[in-house]
Amino acid sequence: MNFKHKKKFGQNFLTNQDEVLNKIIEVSSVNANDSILEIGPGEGALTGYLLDIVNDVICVEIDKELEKILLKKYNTRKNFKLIMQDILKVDFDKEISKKVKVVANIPYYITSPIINKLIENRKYVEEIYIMVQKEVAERICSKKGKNRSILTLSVEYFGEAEYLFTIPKEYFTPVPKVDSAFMSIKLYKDNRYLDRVDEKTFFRFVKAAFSNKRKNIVNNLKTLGYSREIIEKNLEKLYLSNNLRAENLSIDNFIDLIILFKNGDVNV
Ligand SMILES: C[S@@+](CC[C@H](N)C(=O)[O-])C[C@H]1O[C@@H](n2cnc3c(N)ncnc32)[C@H](O)[C@@H]1O
Repeated sequence: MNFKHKKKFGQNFLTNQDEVLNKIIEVSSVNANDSILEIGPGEGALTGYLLDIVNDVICVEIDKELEKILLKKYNTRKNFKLIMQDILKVDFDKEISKKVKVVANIPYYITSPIINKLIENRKYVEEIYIMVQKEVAERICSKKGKNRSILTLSVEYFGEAEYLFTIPKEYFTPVPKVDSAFMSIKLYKDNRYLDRVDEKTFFRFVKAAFSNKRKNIVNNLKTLGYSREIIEKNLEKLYLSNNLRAENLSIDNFIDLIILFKNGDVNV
């Protein structure tokens, strides 16, 4: 079959890549009881592996041209469900409405919106195993230093991210410009950070802290209207140096710091 890959849909497929597909199945600890949500099945390379193992696979694909190919391959499989829609428009209450594990080689051009959508629907999404651009995985999963960004913190607020393995670009058809990585996000079952600092306050603070990556945390937090003295006093209470940049702070440092500002004499 001569399928013409569409760049606008981020179509780089893992066709005939048993080694990578087996590894995805292994590290995602896919088991018979799982319900899987696969975003962007493409021609169904990963889908076939999933269907052989799990209870059910819900696939969401945007490209109408792939519908026929997917139905021809898997329509007779009782555990296969195909939703032809933009994943960003899927109403999880209506279309998913059960606990799912996400296992997918997602379209990279909407990596952050997809992660946000899954986090928003976390009452249905238990664990996320996704392939993304290598640099993006490095940023999201970074525990320390320069790679840390607002994106890192916005995932850490809801769950724990882990870099699993690298997939060189040559494994894909057509070959893209960048290497890929497979990573996981295990969403917290409790609201460990949300219960301590609400979402709006957390992001306001984190955005300010990263507003100028070359500046230290004191200068960046001043943009929220705090005086240097108050910022330095609160950092000192947490044994954090004034010279630190936002990238040097852990999520726990951020949460503690925000609480100090909230409970101090300044309102956040
Ligand atoms: C990187 S390819 C992966 C294909 C397949 N999983 C594989 O590994 O061979 C991304 C897939 O996502 C689909 N896609 C792109 N944008 C989408 C969207 N907004 N909603 C759902 N699927 C989308 C593409 O058509 C394509 O099939």
